[in-house]
Amino acid sequence: MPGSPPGPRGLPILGMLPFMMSYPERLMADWSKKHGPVIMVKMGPKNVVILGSSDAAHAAFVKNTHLANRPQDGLEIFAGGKGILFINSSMFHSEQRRFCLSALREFGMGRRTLEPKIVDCAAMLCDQIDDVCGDDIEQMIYVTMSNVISHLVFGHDSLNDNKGLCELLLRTIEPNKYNALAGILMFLPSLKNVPPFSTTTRRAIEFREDLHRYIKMEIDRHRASRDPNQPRDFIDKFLNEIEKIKNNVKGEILIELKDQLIPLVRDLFMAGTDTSSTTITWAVIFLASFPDVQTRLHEELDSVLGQSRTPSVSMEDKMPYMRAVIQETFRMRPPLPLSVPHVAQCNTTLMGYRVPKDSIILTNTWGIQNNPKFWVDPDTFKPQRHIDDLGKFIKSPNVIPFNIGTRNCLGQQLAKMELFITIASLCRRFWFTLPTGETPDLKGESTFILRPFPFNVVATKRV
Ligand code: HEM
Repeated sequence: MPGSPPGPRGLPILGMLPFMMSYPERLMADWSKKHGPVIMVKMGPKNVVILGSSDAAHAAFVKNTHLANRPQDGLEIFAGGKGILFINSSMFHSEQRRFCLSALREFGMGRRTLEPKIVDCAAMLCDQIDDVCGDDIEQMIYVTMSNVISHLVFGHDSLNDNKGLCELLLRTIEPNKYNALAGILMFLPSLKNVPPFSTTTRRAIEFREDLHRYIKMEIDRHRASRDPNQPRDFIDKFLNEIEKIKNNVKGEILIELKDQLIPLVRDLFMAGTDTSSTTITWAVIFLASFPDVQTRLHEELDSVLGQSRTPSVSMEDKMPYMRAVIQETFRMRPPLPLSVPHVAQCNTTLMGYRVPKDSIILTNTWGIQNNPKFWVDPDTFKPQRHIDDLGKFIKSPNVIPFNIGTRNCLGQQLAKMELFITIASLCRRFWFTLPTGETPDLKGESTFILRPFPFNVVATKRV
């Protein structure tokens, strides 16, 4: 009979929960160093299994098929039980995932057809930075990434002409203590009506309802103007899908699908905006903080792009240093340091240990990517570590910002394209520096997302 994974014992009743308030990924990395790559701790009443190596993540999400559910208690305030990000694994989830992938690909995800749109969005971002620059670059990058998703889903850059939606989405990147409390609710959902958690719950529900209202307005506009023979975007494609199966399925399934479109669109925005924009923002801070790295990146960009201002992913093979900068940014500051939680749907085993049903499974992405066992001097931003002696880029199996397995990131091809084109466009146009005497705190603020603290940057035009 396999035993439980090892791990620190924690306090009676609360377990390790009281220690989770700041940088949980760093604390968990310390536990993993002491106890091994699969550990289990108590957080309130819940068993929490923490994966501290990419082998453990592979064993959990590729070899084992029973660890792909999501926690339902506590997170329902964000998702309302629908969409794709927070629903359990099932036939329904697989179908939704297949549909999303195929629709997003049809409208350009991972294909060259989307590239001009991302190039346009990045050029617009550079123009804005030309006009003003300072501490609002994070917001500008956020709006740019929202515009890309908006183009795929709504068929237009909604944030540029929908001030209400723009302001609502921007609320997600405002620092606020209530977001930090949301993580605790996953372990102790019964606190959701107790202050100050009740404020977190209320704000999450209000945000969700406001966002749903905006998305519904878009769907109504689509219904009124669409041509089923020429779907323009993700929403049209979904409406076609509903039409197609209308006569073939039971009413119940159809209702489920109709209720699904708003949450699905919401999840694409929520999963696809903050993650990409935070990573690009981190890249800007690192480049401004490490001028030698920036100089080397400029040399590579200038030699590959020549007189042109327009980067393309087809140039990727000629830009190993750019790829190394992106991989190093992901390594040091993964936007989701503990990935997205999974749950064991039954009693199972993992690397020889017993994992009880309903255990929460966390991939400690930050811990894996900053483990001194795999990385020399992990706290230093060193893109060169991802380049071999022949000057080629080394893709690392120990950098897993999108996680692995059946629930891995559905939008990773899009994210990679956004990052490459946007960072290349920004660096082609600007030389980033820190204002004299300012040194940003590069540790960042860790809630669900690991985002930089507010910072100032000076963008000096190069071309
Ligand atoms: C730097 C950018 C991004 C990072 C680091 C990232 C990371 C992740 C991670 C760690 C997960 C959870 C994987 C797991 O549970 O095993 C995830 C899920 C997901 N991501 Fe991303 N993501 C990024 C961009 C995007 C974009 C641009 C989209 C939009 C199309 C997107 C859509 C999704 C969706 C829909 C899921 C849920 C998949 C499921 O539960 O089946 N992501 N992402």
